[in-house]
Amino acid sequence: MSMGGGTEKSFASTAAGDMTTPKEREEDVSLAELKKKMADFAKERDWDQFHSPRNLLLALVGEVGELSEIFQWKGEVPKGLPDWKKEEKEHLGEELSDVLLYLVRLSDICGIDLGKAALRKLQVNANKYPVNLSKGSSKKHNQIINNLPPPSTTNDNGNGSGSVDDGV
Ligand SMILES: Nc1ccn([C@H]2C[C@H](O)[C@@H](COP(=O)(O)OP(=O)(O)OP(=O)(O)O)O2)c(=O)n1
Repeated sequence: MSMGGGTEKSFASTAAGDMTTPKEREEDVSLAELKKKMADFAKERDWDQFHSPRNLLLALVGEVGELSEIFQWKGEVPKGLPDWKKEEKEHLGEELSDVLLYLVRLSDICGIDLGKAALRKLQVNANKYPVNLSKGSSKKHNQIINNLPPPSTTNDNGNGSGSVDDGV
């Protein structure tokens, strides 16, 4: 398991392109850039042969396990992780990155536009969890219908508002 601390990183320029440190970057990192860098990284090493959908999925799951280990046995921790050491946060960033990079690569290899798919899924989620039915509630979408106020005995137009169809 990678233990962070930054000592193993070189950030040297490679044929894969610009590897400037995050501190030198002002603009947001795009999924397209990560996809390209992962593709270049694999190609340079002749690793396309290993980056099959199944292998990438297993690698992704393995990294999710490493990410989980960081939180294992700690109990609940406050948001922002105020008490964590710099090295611990760097390690967390590394494991989160491994998950993201394998997810981006897996999506690419499967021919899925991850950004577009995620935007579409956000819309599906919004349709499944209408604000008026789910605000302040963590209920699953198939349970939130119970959040509807009891039907009014007067002025009930019966228009069925509150449908939780995903509508896509
Ligand atoms: N066949 C591979 C091997 C590695 N990587 C890249 C993607 C991940 O970001 C990272 C994973 O590297 P390691 O398998 O060395 O895993 P860790 O970085 O977690 O190191 P360790 O397992 O020693 O903790 O390297 C890759 O794309 N394809």
